[in-house]
Amino acid sequence: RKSSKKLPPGSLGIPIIGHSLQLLKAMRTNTAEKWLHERIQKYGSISKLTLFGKPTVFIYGKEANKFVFTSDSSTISYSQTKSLKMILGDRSIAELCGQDHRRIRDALVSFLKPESLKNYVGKMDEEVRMHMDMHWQGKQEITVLPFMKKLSFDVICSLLFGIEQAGTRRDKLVTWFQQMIGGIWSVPINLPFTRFNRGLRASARVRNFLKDLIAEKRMQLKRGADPHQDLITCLLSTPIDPSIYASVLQEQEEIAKSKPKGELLTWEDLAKMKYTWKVALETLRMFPPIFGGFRKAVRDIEYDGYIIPEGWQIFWTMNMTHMDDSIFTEASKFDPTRFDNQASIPPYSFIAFGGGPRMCPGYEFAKIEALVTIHYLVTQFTWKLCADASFSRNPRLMPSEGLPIQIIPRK
Ligand code: HEM
Repeated sequence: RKSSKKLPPGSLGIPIIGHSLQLLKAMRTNTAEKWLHERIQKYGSISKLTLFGKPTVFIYGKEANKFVFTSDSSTISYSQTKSLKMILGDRSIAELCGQDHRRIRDALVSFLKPESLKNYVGKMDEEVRMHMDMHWQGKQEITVLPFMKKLSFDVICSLLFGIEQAGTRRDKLVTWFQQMIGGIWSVPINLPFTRFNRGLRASARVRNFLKDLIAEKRMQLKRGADPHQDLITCLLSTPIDPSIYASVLQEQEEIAKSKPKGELLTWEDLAKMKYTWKVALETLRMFPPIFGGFRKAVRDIEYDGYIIPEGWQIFWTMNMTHMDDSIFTEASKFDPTRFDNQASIPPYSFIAFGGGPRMCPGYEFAKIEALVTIHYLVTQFTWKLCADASFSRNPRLMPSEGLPIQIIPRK
């Protein structure tokens, strides 16, 4: 039986392109929240538009997040933009559902769960130290963003791909990966020199590279080998109250003092970094690296008095909830003590890592990497921003000038 409810307010705009260019421009100029806020003022908490080739319904808030993260697969499916599907391929984890998704996710989680990762803290420590020695020591000024991207990628290459040596292979992969990311929120029209086209070409190169890498790893195994908007940039660009910085430094110095000089950090050391992790979570609340995402209506859905037609995209965002004063008192104030009692934060309000069955399985990995990096950063250096800390989204969050800072080694 057809529902008597009507479509949400708003216009779909020009077919295929619709509002994509407006949203992308707003993201690039760091006015995307304002752009969405104006939509909400004009149309209310649910509205229709066209994004990246498809008719879309935009919803926001705690209830919307709950709906997105907990609805079962007979109501909505995990579906990303057409450009993402074409760049990552239709067998990527983003496109799998049901049993197939479970199987791949379980395989990832078997490596990314804390019990497995705790054996790799020392390896991450080595990568972070090597990075600081190579790129930070002896310098007076550095640009944080490219270095932090490189460090995150080096850690991933070492731990996830088993590419141990820094050099051309890692460098090539990082360039292609960035081109892929650049294309995932784009209008899916394949013309030369567009972001979408660059993303597709990079994707083909990455797949060939990974095929070769898998073949190489198989050979090594046969020979008996052993199987085996980034956060820091945002943290460094946030003007933090000196007392918050002092508390982080004190926590980290106590850990450093408790260890023989040069010894690698351990899982137990990370467990002591409680305040530092709250500072990291507060950074993720105010500057979530991911802007939002998409789902697809599997059937006609009634939501908030309107109908979301079968096949339409559902667009959800993080920032609108994270900056809601009714959920986070004085939301624009940087206050890590909000995370003192995490159970007091209402469900589906802090969603930097998503929620439900698709929640980020890389949470612990990101946590370890962030804590190890912050440890060496604050115990080895002090720093001063050299440019204003404005951001743009591409679609990932990035400081406009790459975040140049002056660094001074600590005695
Ligand atoms: C601060 C760092 C990170 C943040 C804020 C983050 C955030 C997110 C979010 C919000 C989602 C859910 C998207 C949705 O529901 O549409 C997600 C999914 C995912 N993340 Fe992360 N992530 C981070 C780091 C990582 C790392 C380090 C890895 C891997 C080592 C990772 C692997 C994944 C995977 C595989 C998924 C898809 C899960 C699925 O579809 O079942 N993430 N992430």
